[in-house]
Amino acid sequence: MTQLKPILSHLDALPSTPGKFKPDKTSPYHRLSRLHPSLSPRLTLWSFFVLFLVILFLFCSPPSATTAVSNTAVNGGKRRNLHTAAVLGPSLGPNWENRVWASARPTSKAGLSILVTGAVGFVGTHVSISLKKRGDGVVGLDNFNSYYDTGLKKARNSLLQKAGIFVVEGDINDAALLQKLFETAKFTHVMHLAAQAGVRYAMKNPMSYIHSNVNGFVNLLEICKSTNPQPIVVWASSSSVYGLNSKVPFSEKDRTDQPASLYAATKKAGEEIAHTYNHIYGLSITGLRFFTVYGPWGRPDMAYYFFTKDILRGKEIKIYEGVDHGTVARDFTYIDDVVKGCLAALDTAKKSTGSGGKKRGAAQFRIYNLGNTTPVPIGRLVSILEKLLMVKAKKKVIQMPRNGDVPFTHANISLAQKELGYKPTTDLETGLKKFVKWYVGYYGSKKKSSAW
Ligand SMILES: O=C(O)[C@H]1O[C@H](OP(=O)(O)OP(=O)(O)OC[C@H]2O[C@@H](n3ccc(=O)[nH]c3=O)[C@H](O)[C@@H]2O)[C@H](O)[C@@H](O)[C@H]1O
Repeated sequence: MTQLKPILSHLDALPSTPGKFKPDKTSPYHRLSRLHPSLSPRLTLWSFFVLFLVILFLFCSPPSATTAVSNTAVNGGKRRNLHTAAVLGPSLGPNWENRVWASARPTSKAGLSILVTGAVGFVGTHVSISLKKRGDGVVGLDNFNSYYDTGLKKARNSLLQKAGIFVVEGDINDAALLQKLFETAKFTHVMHLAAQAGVRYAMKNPMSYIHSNVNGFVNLLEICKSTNPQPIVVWASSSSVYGLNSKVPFSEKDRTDQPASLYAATKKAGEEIAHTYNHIYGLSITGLRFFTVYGPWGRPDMAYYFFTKDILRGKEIKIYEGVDHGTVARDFTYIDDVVKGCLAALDTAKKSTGSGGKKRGAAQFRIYNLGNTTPVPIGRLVSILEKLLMVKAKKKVIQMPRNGDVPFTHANISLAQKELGYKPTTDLETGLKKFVKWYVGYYGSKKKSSAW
C-alpha cells in the first residue's frame, strides 16, 4: 500500500472540476509588464518560446494524456479526479510503467498476461494469486472502496504484493487510466471482477451499482474493443440473474428476465452489454455466474461471514425463512472451486476477432454457471458454524424481508463441466472449516475483531 500513497496524495491535490476555475486576469505577466514596461518585448519573446515548448510537449504526448480531461472516479463516496494521473503524475511515470510492465510479464513460456480488475476483492485476490503461481503475468486494478473494511483489502493487497503482483489503485470508470494501462502492457486477457457486490445494499446505495456494474463495465469494454489486438474478456456475472425463476436447478438456458434486486438487474444488464460488444466489435467474452462464493479472505457483508462474527460475540443472528415457513437455501460454492472455473474459462477462451474497434468475424460468447449443485438451508449453515466455533448461536427466525433476496439458488453445472472441465469438490462443511480457521487466525492473532 505504501507505494500507492504518493499516487493518492498527488491525485487528491488536483481540482475535481477544472471548468470551475476562473482565469486569473491579473496574471504575473500583466502585473510585471505594468510595473516594468521595458520588460515587455523580452517577456513576449520568452512567452512565445514557452508556448512553443508546451505545444511541442502536447504533440508528443500519448493520446491518453489529451483525452483525459473529464474522467472522474468515485472512491469511497469521495469524488476524486483521476484523469490527470495519466498526464502529469510522476506517480504514473517511468517507475509506474516499469512496475506494470514487470508485473504483466508471464514467467512461464506459455503464460498469459492478465489485467485483473477488482484484484483486492475476495475472488480477485484468490484468482490473481493462482494465475501468478502458474506463471501468468498479472496486474491488478482496484479502487479500494470502503463498501466494507478497507483494512481487509489492504491485507489482501499485501498478499498480492508478496506474490509479486502489482495492484494499481484506480477505478474502472477512469478511461485515461485504463488506456495508460493498456498502452503500458500488452494484456492478452482481462479478468473483470470489479463490481459493486451485495444484494441487500442495492436498496441503500442504488447508484453505486450503476456506477460500477454498468458504467464501469462499459468503460472497460470500450477500451478492450479499441485495443489492438483486442484482449479476451472473462467476467463475473451472478446467480442472482435467475431472480424469481422457479425451475430448478438453474440452467444457462433458463429465463433471466425477472431480477429480484437492482444488483441482479445490473448483472443481467452486464450480460446484455457484453453480448453487444461481442456482436459489434468481435470481442471474445465469457460471463461466469457465481453462486454465493465463500471461503478464507471472504467478504464481510456476506451472511456466513457476519454470522461467524456475531455468533462469536454472542449477538443475535436473523435466519430468514420463506413464505409459509419455507426453507431459504443457497448453493454455496467454495472459493477454490470457483478459482478453478475462472482459470479454465481463461484457458479455453478463443481469441477476439476484432482489432482497433473493427470486427473481423464472429467471436466467442459464453455464459456458465459456477455453482456447487448442492443447495444448503440457512439453518444448516448456522448449525455447521455453531459446531466449528463451539458456540451456540442466538437465533431468531424471521420471514425474509423484501430486500432483494431470493428464496433459493441451485446450479446446473453440466455445461461448465462439459466445456470447462469444471468440477467442484468442496462441500459446505469442509469449506467452512477452512474459512473458520482463517477467520480465527486473522482476527484472533491481529485483534482486529472490531473491523467487521
Ligand atoms: O450468488 C450470487 O450471485 C450472490 O451471492 C451472494 O448473495 P447471497 O446468496 O444473497 O449471499 P448472502 O448475502 O451471504 O446471503 C446468504 C443467505 O443468507 C440469508 N440471510 C442473509 C442475511 C441475514 O441476516 N439472514 C439470512 O438468513 C440470505 O437470504 C441468503 O439466503 C453475494 O453477496 C452476492 O454479491 C452475489 O454474488
